[in-house]
Amino acid sequence: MTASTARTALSVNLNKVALVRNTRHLGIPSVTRAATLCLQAGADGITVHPRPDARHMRAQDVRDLHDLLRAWPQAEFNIEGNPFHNLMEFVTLLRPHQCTLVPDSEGQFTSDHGWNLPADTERLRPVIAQAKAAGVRISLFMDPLPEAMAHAKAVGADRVELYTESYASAWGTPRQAEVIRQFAQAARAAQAAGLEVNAGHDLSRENLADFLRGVPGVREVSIGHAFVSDALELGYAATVHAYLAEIAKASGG
Ligand SMILES: CC(=O)[C@@H](O)[C@H](O)COP(=O)(O)O
Ligand SMILES: NCC(=O)COP(=O)(O)O
Repeated sequence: MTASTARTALSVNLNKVALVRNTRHLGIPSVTRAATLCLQAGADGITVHPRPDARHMRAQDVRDLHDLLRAWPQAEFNIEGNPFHNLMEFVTLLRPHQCTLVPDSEGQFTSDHGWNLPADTERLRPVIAQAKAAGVRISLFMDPLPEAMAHAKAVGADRVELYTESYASAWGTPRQAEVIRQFAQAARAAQAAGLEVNAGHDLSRENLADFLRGVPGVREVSIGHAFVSDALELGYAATVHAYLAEIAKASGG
């Protein structure tokens, strides 16, 4: 399965596997073993977010996963992070398929907002140009604001990743329909501007299919926290199968 396939790609974020591993000096659970099992089960890619405080993914993990993914030519490696912290070292050294630029502060609890466009345009322009020159696809982590999408295109992004926490927290409540309309509008604005659309944050086996039904044309979802939580119960392979089944369900499969 390649990134050009029509169905939404599943990129498994393995941050939380590293988080558990880091509580001992034993190397278990292994992030490369987790990646191998997920890819063998049909995941389309692996996502990591090596934060500056290395609370979960460490630089060596990113290098190890990069090496591992060479044996999986159809799988995509997505590295997330702030280009004004540690991300650009990985861009220039490893040239992953995709980098998702996220405006997190150092030590931030978890990502909680997208870029502020057009205000952030001038500082983003050179780092995006540098990544593109290295052949790396750039996705900008964005709140679902239709009016910001043309600015994301203008600054050189290839994709936007819609920050889905507000959808996840509205899912199953009376606000769900209104919030999904907001995401659909943002996605349409991005697509009209010539961008492809990814999505992520707090997506889960429960809320994924409704999101994809409501927001057509999503190229990739990156899912970590809920995925790893499910994998603790089901195992990696069954969890990949379960998420792929939700993706298929959303497209009528
Ligand atoms: C950009 C994004 O939404 C995810 O990468 C999220 O930030 C996961 O990071 P943590 O696993 O550190 O919460
Ligand atoms: N880009 C979002 C991501 O990789 C995973 O976010 P989450 O599923 O851990 O919330």
